[in-house]
Amino acid sequence: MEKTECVHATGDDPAIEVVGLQSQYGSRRVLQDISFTIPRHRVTVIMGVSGCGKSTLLRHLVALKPTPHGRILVDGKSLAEFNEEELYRYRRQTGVLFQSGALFNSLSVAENIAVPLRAHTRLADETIRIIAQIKLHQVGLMDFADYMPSQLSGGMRKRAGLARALAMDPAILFVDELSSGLDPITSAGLDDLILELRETLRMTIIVVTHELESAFRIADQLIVLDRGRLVAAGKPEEIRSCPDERVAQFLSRRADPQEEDMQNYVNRLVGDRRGGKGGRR
Ligand SMILES: Nc1ncnc2c1ncn2[C@@H]1O[C@H](COP(=O)(O)OP(=O)(O)OP(=O)(O)O)[C@@H](O)[C@H]1O
Repeated sequence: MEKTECVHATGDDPAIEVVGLQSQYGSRRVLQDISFTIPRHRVTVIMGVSGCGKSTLLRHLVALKPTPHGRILVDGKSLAEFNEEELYRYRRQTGVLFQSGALFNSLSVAENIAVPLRAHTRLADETIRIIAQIKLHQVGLMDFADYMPSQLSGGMRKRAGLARALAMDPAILFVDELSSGLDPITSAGLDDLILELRETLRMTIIVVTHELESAFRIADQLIVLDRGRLVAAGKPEEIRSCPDERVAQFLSRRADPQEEDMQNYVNRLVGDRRGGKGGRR
């Protein structure tokens, strides 16, 4: 790992340990020598500018991308060595809220929550309906069971996605971009919800974000990535006082156009031409 003074061990009971992780797409390496620990019953926030590798790291953690270089240890055992049944159990005990919320638009909110319950359990319809109501209550959407996703605001869609991620009572919750694109009040409401889940359900929560305010509000531990490398890890106050120039630059939001990730730059250009997601608004 590149030398940095800002990697602090948590000292807590580790739920997941990442050791020397490298990742690439084809021949292009996007993560390099990443090592850190995710403590149990805490909120860990992975942050960094767009294109630094946050979502890729998340894909490894949820076992959607294999890890041929380095190790991810879950309760001390390497994810790469999990047999089919262990992998199935790991997936059952983890909930994932993807960036888009990933709701099925043709299903009502309650039916969306029922999807994992129908796929992984043999519960009766009435029980599934009650569980969906409980999950909606947990995320503050109890009156919206019969709404369609298109009838919900952005923040409500995130809450509905969260309710679905909670359907199977996961011990570990992964959230990709909790509040991106939401107004500050909606975003703060979601932050409070994450903290409530940690307190009431004692969940281990991993949030990927580039929203600084949200990151510092919810994190017990912050992981800062820069161009595929881990440049800092520690409690919010440890990150704030980190002297590393890359961390200071990220925290002060100074753009570094010379160093912008070339692939992202090209993606944005293509997006601009197509008037797509990457285009300027
Ligand atoms: N499926 C893919 N194939 C090839 N390259 C990819 C793929 N997904 C991501 N990348 C590249 O890997 C790098 C890291 O991307 P990643 O999505 O992990 O970053 P990120 O920090 O999550 O970005 P953002 O905040 O914009 O979502 C980027 O340069 C990106 O262009």
